[in-house]
Amino acid sequence: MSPLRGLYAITDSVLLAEGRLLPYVEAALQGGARLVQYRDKSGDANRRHDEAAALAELCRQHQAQLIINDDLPLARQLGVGLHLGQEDGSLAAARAELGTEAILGGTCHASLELAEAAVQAGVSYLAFGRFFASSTKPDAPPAPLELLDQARSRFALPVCAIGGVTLDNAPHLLAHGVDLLAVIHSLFSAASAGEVERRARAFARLFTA
Ligand SMILES: Cc1ncc(COP(=O)(O)OP(=O)(O)O)c(N)n1
Ligand SMILES: Cc1nc(C(=O)O)sc1CCOP(=O)(O)O
Ligand SMILES: [Mg+2]
Repeated sequence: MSPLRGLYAITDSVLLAEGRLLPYVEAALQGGARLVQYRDKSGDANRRHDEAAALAELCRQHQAQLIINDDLPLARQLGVGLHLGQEDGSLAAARAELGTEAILGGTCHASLELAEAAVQAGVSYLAFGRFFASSTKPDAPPAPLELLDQARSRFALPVCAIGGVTLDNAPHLLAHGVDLLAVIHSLFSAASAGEVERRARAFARLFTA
C-alpha cells in the first residue's frame, strides 16, 4: 500500500499525557496506522526532541512514516516528514530544506486556491477540513464533502481529510475518494492501548473493504 494512504494518527498532548504517548502510538501502529503526526504545542524543546525521536523509532519498526507538526528544524534534525498550516511558514522553503524525498503536508482548509498554492510549493499531500464537529479543534473552519470531489478531479496528489473523523463518518469521506484519514480524538480518547489498537484496526480495515 502507498505510504500516503490509510490511517493517519495524530498525537494530542492532553489525550496522551501521563505516559500514554508511546504505548498508545505503538498500539495505533499495531492496528495499522500508516502515518503518525507528532502534534505538541508546548515550547519544551528537549522533551519534544526526545518524544519525537522515540516516535521516529516506533514508526521505523512498523514501516510507518513520522510527520512533525509545525516544526521544520525538528523534522530536519530527525530526517522525518513535516506538516505545516497557513500560519506555520513557507511550504516552498520547507520543501527546499527537507529535500525531494521527505513527506511534506499542507493545510488547505476548504480552499482549492490554498491547495493550488500548496501543490506549487511541492507538498506531498493536501489536507482539507474540518469535515465534522471536532472537540480537538472546534473553531477550525468547516469544509463540505463535495470539496473532496473537486480536489480529486483537479489535483493528482493524495488527499487527507481531518476534523471530527470517526469510525461512523469515515466511510462518507472514503466514498469521496479520500486517501488519508487524519484522526485524533476518535483514536486516542480510548481508555487503554488495547482499545486504541482495536479502533486503529477498524479504521485501517475501511481502506481494504
Ligand atoms: C493532516 C493535518 N491536517 C491539518 C492540520 C492542521 O494544521 P494547522 O492548520 O497548522 O493547525 P495545527 O495542527 O498546527 O493546530 C494538521 N495538523 N494535520
Ligand atoms: C488539528 C486539526 N486541524 C483541523 C483542520 O480543519 O485543519 S481539525 C483538527 C483537529 C482534528 O482532531 P479530531 O480528529 O479530534 O477532530
Ligand atoms: Mg500548524
